[in-house]
Amino acid sequence: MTANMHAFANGAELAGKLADKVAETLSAAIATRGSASIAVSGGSTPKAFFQALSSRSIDWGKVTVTLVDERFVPADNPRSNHLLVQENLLRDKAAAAKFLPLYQAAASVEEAAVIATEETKAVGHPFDVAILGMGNDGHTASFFPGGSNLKTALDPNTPRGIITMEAEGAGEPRLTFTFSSLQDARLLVLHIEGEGKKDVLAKAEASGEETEMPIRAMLRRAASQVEIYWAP
Ligand SMILES: O=C(O)[C@H](O)[C@@H](O)[C@H](O)[C@H](O)COP(=O)(O)O
Repeated sequence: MTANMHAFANGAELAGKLADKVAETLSAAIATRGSASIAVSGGSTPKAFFQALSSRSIDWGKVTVTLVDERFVPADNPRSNHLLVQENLLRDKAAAAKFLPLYQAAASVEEAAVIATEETKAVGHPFDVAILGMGNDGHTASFFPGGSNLKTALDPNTPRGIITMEAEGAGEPRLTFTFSSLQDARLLVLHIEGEGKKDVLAKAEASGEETEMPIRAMLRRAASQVEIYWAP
């Protein structure tokens, strides 16, 4: 499905407009189904968006927030996506939301993936909102080029849930929702900023193997249209 580009003058404008769109989508989900779900990414890009979203007046008590992916580190680790979301999104009005972590204090990352899959089973059939990021190597979620479980993660027949990923560019072992869990989100957003990321996107949109730039899986075969939010 073709992606839809939304370009903004700067990151602050993007953060506000994306927060409006996400708040509207979550509110509509609550009105229709009584609850709403959102999976968000880590990284440096989403901070301003998280802060803008946390101030939006929606019925946050009916919203479940989870992560697209996470490092296998506890929530007090500075590289934890849970910590990023705790400090920037789950505050102000959004402090009332329920948060489902992916990290589990298990003996191994594999065991943590099994527990996290169980703990998140009730949400995301599909997610109302999924916010993806993209690395300069073309990864999204923890779908890293050369990743230990990349083929399984991208396989449309791999069920919804969380699997592990290890890769050179990933640092710690990761926990990530599979492609099938994210690709049908009612609002599927790719949030990227900077000229460099625009060049990476252009490369991803050209021909080439999905495994070289895993974001291609989302751009080429997600069931939902990918809404790209970009600012210089
Ligand atoms: O937790 C993470 O690291 C994300 O899962 C990852 O996929 C991120 O969205 C991209 O790496 C972009 O990161 P930046 O926003 O820092 O460029």
